[in-house]
Amino acid sequence: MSEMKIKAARKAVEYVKDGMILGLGTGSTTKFAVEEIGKLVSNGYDLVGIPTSIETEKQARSLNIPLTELECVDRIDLTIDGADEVDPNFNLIKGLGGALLREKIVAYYSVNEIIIVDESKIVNQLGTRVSLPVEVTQFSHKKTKESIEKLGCVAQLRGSESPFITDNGNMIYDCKFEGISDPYDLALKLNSIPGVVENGLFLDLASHVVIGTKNETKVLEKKAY
Ligand SMILES: O=C[C@H](O)[C@H](O)[C@H](O)COP(=O)(O)O
Repeated sequence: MSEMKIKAARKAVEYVKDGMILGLGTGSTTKFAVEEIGKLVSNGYDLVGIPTSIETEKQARSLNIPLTELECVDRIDLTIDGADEVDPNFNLIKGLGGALLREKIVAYYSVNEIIIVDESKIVNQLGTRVSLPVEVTQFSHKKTKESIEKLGCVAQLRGSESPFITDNGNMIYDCKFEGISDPYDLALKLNSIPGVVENGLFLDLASHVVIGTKNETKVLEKKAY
């Protein structure tokens, strides 16, 4: 499995050019990409990163990758990030690592968003392999849960002994839908519930998907319409 992730990460980093501002995603796949970006910096590339989590920030600092904040740049040239599910329209579920909010903000401001996954993440319909992470405020989270469940899912608070708290001080409900037939409609409905901060549906944000398989690394590029 790691081998497939490494292959996908290395292929994505081939898109990094000297002088770029990079969004640095989060997760076990992206970790390999950040490692490769660190090597480019050691080799003299002038790169600046914007991390999507405290975990990635720590890794980037340990590799001496120069960092900045989103407010300090006009655009992000390229973000490399992982995903938990990828559908045939390049729509995604993200957030099993808890970083969905910052990841979505960074993706929104990125000219290109390359998603790196192993083949197990490819699905025909979102919501069939994993639950959908939804970040909510701590205040009144049980009420928020009730409203989320009215949309047709079972919502489970993340964290066994104590609740998982995100880098932004919020909680996450993992919402099990039996497949998501209209992700656009669901994303709108979720984000209109007070208390929902963001949901893990990443719609029309990925420009490329790099899939590591046992035998090869496939690069899919979304065509502009
Ligand atoms: O919050 C976490 C992110 O969305 C990750 O990019 C996603 O969960 C994929 O992580 P991994 O590469 O570890 O499977």
